[in-house]
Amino acid sequence: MPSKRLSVVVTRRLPEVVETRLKELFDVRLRDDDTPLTRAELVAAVKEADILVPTVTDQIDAALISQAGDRLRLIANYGAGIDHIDVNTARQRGILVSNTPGVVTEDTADITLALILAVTRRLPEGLAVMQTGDWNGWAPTAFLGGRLGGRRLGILGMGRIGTAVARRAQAFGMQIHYHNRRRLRPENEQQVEATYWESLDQMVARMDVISVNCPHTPSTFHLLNARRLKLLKPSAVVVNTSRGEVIDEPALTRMLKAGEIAGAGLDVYEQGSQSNPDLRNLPNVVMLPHMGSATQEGRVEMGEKVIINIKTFADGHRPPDQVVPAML
Ligand SMILES: O=CC(=O)O
Repeated sequence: MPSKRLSVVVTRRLPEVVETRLKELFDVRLRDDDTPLTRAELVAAVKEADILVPTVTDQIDAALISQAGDRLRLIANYGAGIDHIDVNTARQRGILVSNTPGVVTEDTADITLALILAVTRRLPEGLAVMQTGDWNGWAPTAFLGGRLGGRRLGILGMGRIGTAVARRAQAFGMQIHYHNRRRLRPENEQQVEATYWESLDQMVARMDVISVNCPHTPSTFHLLNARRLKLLKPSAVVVNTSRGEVIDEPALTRMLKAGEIAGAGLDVYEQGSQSNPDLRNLPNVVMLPHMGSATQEGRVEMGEKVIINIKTFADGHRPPDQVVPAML
């Protein structure tokens, strides 16, 4: 079908260059304000669109997909994670799903290291005294954190982002460990000098820092549950730049409050933006507003990927970043 006749509905404001390109290529409906569509607006969107471009803030669940019109053929997600989309139901309805992997890798790995550093080197406490003017000058015992070099980093999920985290952590002198569904090829393992743990329990019990870098799928939901979190050393730090659902957040919060682990650096939360209020006031927790992929460059590249997926589909081929249930 000629692209210009394809009706594309985008649920959120995107970088201007991306919106401009979308307008040039497709019959596109863009958002005026940057709030998520209401449920009713989403229902209307899936009824009228040939192609929906949602983001992580939209729940594209079975109930919504079952209300889609016959025209809806592709859900071209703006983002890598697709746990907000019921890929199985889409497939049953003959609707393809695509995402934007790869372009979020380095930026998310950067934020992961930023969180590891922020927690272990107590950056928020340093920032706070500077902002309040309460700094009394250098002192031998003030703001003492932990040295990254020599610390054991356990990466949970050694895909693209996990590997990019490993490369960075290696440069900081950390010892790299990982747990993954599949072990890396020996040459890839050697490149980041990583030690593989088949048992997640055993890895968790021995690490100084745990970084969650696996996607949220039915099999990773609460992978770090209360029992597993209890295995952590009291000096351990947990960092999550993946999805909140991989960690039992109330259990993590209880342990942080009780001082049973040293700290946490979180970019994602179980209830999305409704982050646990108990976490917010803890001095040993650094919280960010889901900004792992938030660079100018990355967000434009994500848009370019969305456009390539739509164009390829419009030209009668499978989108290069098609997601199928077997990948979950
Ligand atoms: O979290 C961000 C993404 O899924 O791309």
